[in-house]
Amino acid sequence: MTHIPGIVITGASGRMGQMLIRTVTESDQARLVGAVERAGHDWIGRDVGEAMGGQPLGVTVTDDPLEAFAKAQAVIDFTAPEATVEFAGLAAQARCVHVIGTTGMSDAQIAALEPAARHSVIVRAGNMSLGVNLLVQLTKKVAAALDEDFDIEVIEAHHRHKVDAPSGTALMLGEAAAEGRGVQLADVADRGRDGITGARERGHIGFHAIRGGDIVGEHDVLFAAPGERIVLRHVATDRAIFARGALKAALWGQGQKPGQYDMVDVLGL
Ligand SMILES: NC(=O)C1=CN([C@@H]2O[C@H](COP(=O)(O)OP(=O)(O)OC[C@H]3O[C@@H](n4cnc5c(N)ncnc54)[C@H](OP(=O)(O)O)[C@@H]3O)[C@@H](O)[C@H]2O)C=CC1
Ligand SMILES: O=C(O)C1=N[C@H](C(=O)O)C[C@H](O)C1
Repeated sequence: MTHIPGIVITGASGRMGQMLIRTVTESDQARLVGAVERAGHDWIGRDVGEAMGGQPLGVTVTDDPLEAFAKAQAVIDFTAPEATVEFAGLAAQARCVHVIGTTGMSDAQIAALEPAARHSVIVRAGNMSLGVNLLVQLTKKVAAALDEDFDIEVIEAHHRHKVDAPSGTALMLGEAAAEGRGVQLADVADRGRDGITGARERGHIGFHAIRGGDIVGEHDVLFAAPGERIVLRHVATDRAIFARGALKAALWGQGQKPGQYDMVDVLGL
C-alpha cells in the first residue's frame, strides 16, 4: 500500500493556514494530522474544522509544535519569520519536510535555517505558484537578452494586511532580473522612490509596493526603454494556487536528501 504523508499546518487560523487546511483535506495524496497556533490563541484545543466554521476534521489545534511534528512527515508553514526559524529546528528534530512560504525573512533568519537543513528537507519560496515560478524564469531570460538601455522596475500589489515589502515574489523577480543581467541585486536595488531622488541610475532595478483592499497578489516586471516597453505580469486571484504548490512541495520532498530547495526544483523548471 502507498504511504500517504501526514501534514501539519502551522499558523492554522491565518489566511494561508485555512486555505492549506482545505487543500490538504481535499487531497487524496496527503492526510491532515496537525494544526498549530501560538500559545494563547483562542483556537487552541478546538477541532480545526469547527474553528474554521465547518465540519469537524478530527484534528485538534495545538500550541505544541514538536508534539504535532512528531506525528507527521511534512510541515507546511506560512507564518512569520521568527516562528519559521523556530519551526525549522523542530521540523529537523522530527525529520519532517519543512515547506516554508513565509516571506519578509532577514538574511540572518535565512542563514539560521542552514543547521536544520543538514537534517531535513527544506523547500522555501516567496511564491509557491506555478505561474510565478515560470515568470521568474522568463524574467531571467528577458533580462539576459536586453541591455541596460531597458530600465527594470518590479511593481507589486497586495491586500491591506500584508506586513512586508517588497513582497517575497518581487524579490524573487528582482533576483532573477539581476541574475539575467549578471549583477548582484544588492548593488543595484532601488526600493521605492520619494522626494528629490535624482535621475534614475542606469542598470538599477526599482521596487514599488501597492497595498489595498483584498488584492491577493499582482506582480509586474517592467522593461522600459526609449520608444518601447515590455511588461511581464502575473495576477493571482485565488490563494489556492499557493496552497496547491506548497502541498506539491511537501509531497516532492519525501525521500529527497536533506538540504535547501525551492519551487524551481519541485516543478522541474
Ligand atoms: N510563498 C507563498 O506562496 C506565499 C507566502 N505568503 C506568506 O505567508 C505568510 C502568512 O501570510 P498570511 O496567511 O496572509 O498571514 P496571516 O497573518 O493571515 O497568517 C499568519 C498566521 O501565522 C500565525 N503565527 C504567527 N506566529 C506564530 C507562531 N509563533 N506560532 C504559531 N502561529 C504563528 C499567525 O497567528 P497570529 O494571528 O496569532 O499572529 C497567523 O495565524 C506571510 O509571510 C506571507 O507573505 C502568503 C501567500 C503565498
Ligand atoms: O502576503 C501575501 O498575501 C503574499 N505573499 C507572498 C509574497 O510576499 O510575495 C506571495 C503572494 O504574492 C501573496
